[in-house]
Amino acid sequence: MRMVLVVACALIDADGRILIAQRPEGKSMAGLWEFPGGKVEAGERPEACLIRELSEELGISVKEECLAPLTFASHAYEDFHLLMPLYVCRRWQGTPAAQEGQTLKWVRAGKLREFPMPPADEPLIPHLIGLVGV
Ligand SMILES: Nc1nc2c([nH]c(=O)n2[C@@H]2O[C@H](COP(=O)(O)OP(=O)(O)OP(=O)(O)O)[C@@H](O)[C@H]2O)c(=O)[nH]1
Repeated sequence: MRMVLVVACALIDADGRILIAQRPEGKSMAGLWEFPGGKVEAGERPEACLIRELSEELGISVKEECLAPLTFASHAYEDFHLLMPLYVCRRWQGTPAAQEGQTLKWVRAGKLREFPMPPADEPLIPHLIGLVGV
């Protein structure tokens, strides 16, 4: 099966809340909430990809040393297998603002289950609760 490498990031604010983004209409899995990030391009380092995606999607600037790996998702979708490292980041420059029509929301880790997420993301939630509490 085709393996797709996607990097994602849980931005954590000073209050311990996590940023999620709702996929806009017209995209696959529209309406679901996800962590900012995207597909790693050919020849691209995962961290560089994440810094690029955070800039494109949220308009923020992140330094590589502010990205810490937390866990990863490995999920068999019907047409591809998703391998998705999840980083956490508590420090960035600028204020996250939707650049691509997404809806953004800061939520407590313990409330993430109230937002429908892609199936690959569900096993990530306990790791975030373990990191920041409910
Ligand atoms: N960024 C992100 N992508 C995720 C998450 N969970 C998850 O299953 N994905 C999947 O990983 C892929 C990320 O693709 P992308 O964001 O770069 O590209 P896209 O939606 O424009 O592409 P697509 O329309 O081909 O899915 C999508 O298939 C998306 O559904 C997540 O938490 N964050």
